Amino acid sequence: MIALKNIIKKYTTKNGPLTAVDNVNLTINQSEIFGIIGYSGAGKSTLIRLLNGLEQPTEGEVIVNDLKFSHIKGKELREARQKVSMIFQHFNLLWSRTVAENIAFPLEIAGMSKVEREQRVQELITLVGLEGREQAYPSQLSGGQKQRVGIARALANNPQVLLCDEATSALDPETTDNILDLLVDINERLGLTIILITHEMHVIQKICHRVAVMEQGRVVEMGDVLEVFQKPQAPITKRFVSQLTGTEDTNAIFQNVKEHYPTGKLVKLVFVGERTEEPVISQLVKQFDVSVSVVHGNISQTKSGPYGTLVVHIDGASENIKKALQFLHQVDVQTEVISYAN
Ligand SMILES: Nc1ncnc2c1ncn2[C@@H]1O[C@H](COP(=O)(O)OP(=O)(O)OP(=O)(O)O)[C@@H](O)[C@H]1O
Repeated sequence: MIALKNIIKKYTTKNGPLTAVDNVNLTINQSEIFGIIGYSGAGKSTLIRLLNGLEQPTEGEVIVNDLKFSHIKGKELREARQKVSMIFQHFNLLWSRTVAENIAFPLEIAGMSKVEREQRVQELITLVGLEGREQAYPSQLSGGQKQRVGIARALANNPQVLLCDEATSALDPETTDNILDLLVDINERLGLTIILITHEMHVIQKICHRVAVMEQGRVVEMGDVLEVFQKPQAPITKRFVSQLTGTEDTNAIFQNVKEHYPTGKLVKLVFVGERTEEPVISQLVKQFDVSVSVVHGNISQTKSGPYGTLVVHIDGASENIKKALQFLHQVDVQTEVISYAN
């Protein structure tokens, strides 16, 4: 279990003191995939450096596996830090070493014998799917393969926690998905706790169990991914969610709908889990004598199930529209009237 308690991290800059992390409280469970999302400057990297003991908080406690990282020093801290590994956006590989030699590097530092090292490297190569590439140099690898080397190297000494610092931000969408699948596989196979920081909601949606949203050093929202998607509270969270559902580009479409359909209501529906598979819209049309036109739709898979948004224009007698909205509420479809078309 990892806990950040009342963490404040201040830096002294030439423009005066700067609070990079401002009273953050987080608890991350063992074997959880926990995402921290925020725009540049939100304090994510600082938080990750506090989690691996590279930085000490100005105030508060960092607890990793029952050890107070913020209060231990020297050998004890070095040993504790070995249980926390990290992968990076730009991989941080040693360019003059082969794939196998890169993966062996932390084992050499840990003092493992050559024979044991070779066996462990082979296990790790298989785990990350790099068979046949052992003797290649990083410059001969694709971005995804480089990150696989980074992951194998990070796992070499059997850490309990893997920190991922924008680990897929330099990769194309398909490679990103492959690396995210690998992280899920490792999480499930090894029970490793994974904490990742990112500015991409897609990463959170695809693999995280829970998410914390950071803005100006503070955690402004936190919860199960599906819940946060369904009911984002903070304006910044709404922006992240709409990035993913594509609803941020729909203002022009709404305007168009308003012109073409001067009556009725424009409503955003949020479906979660099994609801995404049910014929809710056809029930609406049959039962309430309303017409429904789809303006925009999107469905995404999260770790806890599917999440869909649908923007529809509902028209008909106002009493029927009212009843239709009540029905949606009853069947647990969240609704938000975006604008009145009249
Ligand atoms: N060593 C440092 N000295 C002074 N200020 C720092 C230091 N490290 C970070 N900061 C400042 O702290 C704030 C948070 O930075 P941080 O790098 O943690 O944010 P971030 O969310 O990771 O953004 P990015 O993705 O751009 O790195 C920023 O205003 C940054 O300039």
